[in-house]
Amino acid sequence: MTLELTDVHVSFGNVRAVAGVSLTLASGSRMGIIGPNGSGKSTLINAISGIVRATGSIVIDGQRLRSGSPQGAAWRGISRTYQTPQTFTKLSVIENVMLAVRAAETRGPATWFQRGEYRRTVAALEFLTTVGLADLAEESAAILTYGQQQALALARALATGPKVLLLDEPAAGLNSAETEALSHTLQTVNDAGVSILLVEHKMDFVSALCPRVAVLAAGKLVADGPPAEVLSRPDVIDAYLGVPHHA
Ligand SMILES: Nc1ncnc2c1ncn2[C@@H]1O[C@H](COP(=O)(O)OP(=O)(O)OP(=O)(O)O)[C@@H](O)[C@H]1O
Repeated sequence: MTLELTDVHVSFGNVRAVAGVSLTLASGSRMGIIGPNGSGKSTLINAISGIVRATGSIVIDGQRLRSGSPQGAAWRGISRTYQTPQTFTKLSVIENVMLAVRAAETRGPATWFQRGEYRRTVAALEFLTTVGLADLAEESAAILTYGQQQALALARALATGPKVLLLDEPAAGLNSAETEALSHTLQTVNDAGVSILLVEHKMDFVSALCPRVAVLAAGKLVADGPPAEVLSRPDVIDAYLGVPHHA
């Protein structure tokens, strides 16, 4: 499932949050998006997932996405997580995932196919196993730690059966054991064929997980390549420090 962005722009009034980004996420690949605060990373993810309107084109496997349509993006196999985990704390952990399973079932051409409650439970438990929360399936989501809430949000995103998974700072606020577990989970998910595009500030995490990173600065793509190469580039260091780099 190849994702192709061509000359994508997003503006908020006079603020050009994304200013002409073109990039391709190859089918089954993992890519990180890094860059200083306010460089447009989240906005780019929001544009791909249809949360904000964009100009330019966003094409997934040859099909152009309708700008500003989260349903359209979901229908084409794009799923995402947010910086703040989106979960329902009044429901149990497994109910949270079952809702996402049900939402995926009732979307698009597979509307006729209803799994039934038992099969939906089995499916939800599988996603909870993937993210390491199976033991807490029957607990209230309200008792989860922040890291567990993020894992649950990831299980919910996976439950929609994505082809491309977008993650907005998934490792933010996680301790080192949780970060390691997340990295392992994302590798497993990617091994199963899901392409991953993630925004992240934790460089060790991105470098270990993503063979390729793209750097945004002031809404533009300033570098794109293997992490070690990109992170040693003077213009990337400048973009981060906000001052000219003198080696
Ligand atoms: N809904 C919005 N309305 C107005 N301006 C916005 C909105 N969302 C983002 N912006 C602006 O767009 C620019 C890019 O913001 P964005 O959140 O995409 O950056 P970012 O690289 O994700 O930053 P961070 O690393 O701090 O999360 C910023 O100037 C921000 O203030």
